[in-house]
Amino acid sequence: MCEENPLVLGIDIGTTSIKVGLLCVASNKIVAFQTKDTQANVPSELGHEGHKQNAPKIMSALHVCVSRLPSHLTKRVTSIGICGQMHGVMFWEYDDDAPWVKTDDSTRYDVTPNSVSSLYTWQDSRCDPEFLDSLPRPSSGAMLASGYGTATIFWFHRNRTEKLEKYNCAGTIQDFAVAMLCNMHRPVMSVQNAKSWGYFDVAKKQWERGVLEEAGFPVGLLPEVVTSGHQAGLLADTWNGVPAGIPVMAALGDLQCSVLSVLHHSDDAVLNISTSAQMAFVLPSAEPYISRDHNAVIELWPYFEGKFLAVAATLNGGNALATFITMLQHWMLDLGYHVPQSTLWDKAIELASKCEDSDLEVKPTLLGERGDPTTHASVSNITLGNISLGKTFKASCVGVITNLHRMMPRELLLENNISRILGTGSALSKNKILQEEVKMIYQLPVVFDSKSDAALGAALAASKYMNKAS
Ligand SMILES: Nc1ncnc2c1ncn2[C@@H]1O[C@H](COP(=O)(O)OP(=O)(O)O)[C@@H](O)[C@H]1O
Ligand SMILES: O=C(CO)[C@@H](O)[C@H](O)[C@H](O)[C@H](O)COP(=O)(O)O
Repeated sequence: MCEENPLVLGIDIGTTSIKVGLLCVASNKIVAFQTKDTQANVPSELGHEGHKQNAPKIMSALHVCVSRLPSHLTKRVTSIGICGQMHGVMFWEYDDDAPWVKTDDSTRYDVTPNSVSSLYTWQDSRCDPEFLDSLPRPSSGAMLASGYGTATIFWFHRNRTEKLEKYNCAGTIQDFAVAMLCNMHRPVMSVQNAKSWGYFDVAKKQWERGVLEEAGFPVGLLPEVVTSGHQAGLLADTWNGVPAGIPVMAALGDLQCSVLSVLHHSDDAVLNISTSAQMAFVLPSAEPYISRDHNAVIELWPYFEGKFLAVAATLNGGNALATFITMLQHWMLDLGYHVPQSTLWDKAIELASKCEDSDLEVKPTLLGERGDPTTHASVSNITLGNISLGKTFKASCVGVITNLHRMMPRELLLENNISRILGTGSALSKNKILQEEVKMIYQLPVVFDSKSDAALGAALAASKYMNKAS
C-alpha cells in the first residue's frame, strides 16, 4: 500500500535521544525509523543547578538519524513535522550570515559554534525560588518554574547581560531546527511551545508583553507565535534525499505529539516516560476545567484543535533511573572495572524482575518538582534484607511511578472517565519493571505500544493539521 504513497518525516528532538520516522499517509503506519542518543549534556559553570546541552551536537545527531533513512523513501517525503523537549531555550545570531552552513553533499548543516549558545533545558534549576519570587507574576496566573524559557532569559538578562547582547534570536531546540531547515531569519514558535516558556496567554495567543516589558525583559528575543499545526516555511535545500521546497511545520511539544501518536479514544490516558514523565488526558471541552479536590498537581497544556491536556508532569522520570545506572557505572569504574551502561540496564532489570517486592522506599525526586523545587530524593526503610541491586532498582522504579501517581492519582482518572492507560516513551518501552508497576499502582488496563512515540505524533500532526483550515 505504501509503495508510491507520499511519506511524512516526523522528528522528535528529545532530551536524551533523537527519534525520526517516515509515516505512510495512506496506511498511517511508520515505514522507517531511526534513533540516536545525542550525548549532548555539557557541564555547567553553575554545577548541578545549570543544565546545558550542546546544540550543534544535537543537530549533528539529527542529521545522522535522517541520513540513515533509506534514500528511496526520503525522496518521497512531502512534508516534515518536528517536535521536541519543551521549555528550554537557546540563543543564536542571524544577521547578514546564517549561523549554519549547508554542506555540499546535502547531508547536513554545520552550525557555526560561536553563533549559537548552549541549550538551557527544562532540567535547569538556576532560577531558585527566591529569583522566581523576584519576577512579575504572570497575569494569566499560569505556573512559572525554573527551566521555563522566559525565566531562564530573565536570569541571563539580570546576571549575564553581555551574553544576551551577542544574539538576536531565541527559541526551543526544535524551533532552531525548523529555522535552520527553512533558512528563516527569525524563528516562529507554536502555541504549544510558547505556553511551555511561561508569560504566554493561550486564549489570546500572545506573549504577556506588558508584564514583561515593565520588568525590563528583552522582548525583542520573543519569537512570533503561530497556531499549533501552522506551516513555518519550506525546506530550503535537499536534505539527505528529502526534496527541497516541501512544507515544514512550526515545531510542536513532545508531550502533545506523544499523546497524538497513541490516543484514539477519549477514555484513554497517556503515560509517557522518557527523560521526564507525564500522565495526561484530553479535556473534553475547550473551556479547560479539572477538579482540584485531590492534592493532585495538574497543569493544563494546549493540545490540538483548541483542546487542552490535563497533565501531571514530573521532572523525575527516566532521568532518575538513568542517574542510578550512571552512579553504578561510576562505582564500578572506581573499583577498576568498566561496565557498559547497556549491561547495567539489562542486569538491573533482570535482577529486579526476580524480586517479588521490595520494602525499600525510594523517593526519586533528584530534581525536585516544579511545585516543590527544594525537595530532593531520598531512600528510607533500609534493612539488611532489601539492599540488593535487584531490590534497589525495583524500589527505584516503584518510586518513579508512585511519585507520578501522587501527582495524578487513579481516583482522578476515574473521575474523568478514564478506563485505560496507553504507555509511550523509551524509558517505559525498554523497562518491564516500570510497566508492571504502572499496572500494580493504577489498577487499570495498560497498553504499551513501542511504535507510538512523539516522532510519529509530529508526522501525524503535519499530515492532519498543516495547511488545513483549523
Ligand atoms: N537500555 C535501557 N534500558 C532501559 N531504559 C533505558 C535504557 N537506556 C535508556 N533508558 C531510559 O530511557 C530514557 C530516555 O528515553 P528517551 O525516550 O530516549 O528520552 P527523550 O525522549 O526524553 O530524549 C533514559 O532517561 C533512561 O531512563
Ligand atoms: O512540563 C512538561 C509538559 O507537561 C513536560 O512534559 C515537558 O514537556 C518535558 O519535560 C520536556 O518536554 C522534556 O520531555 P522529554 O525530553 O522528557 O521527552
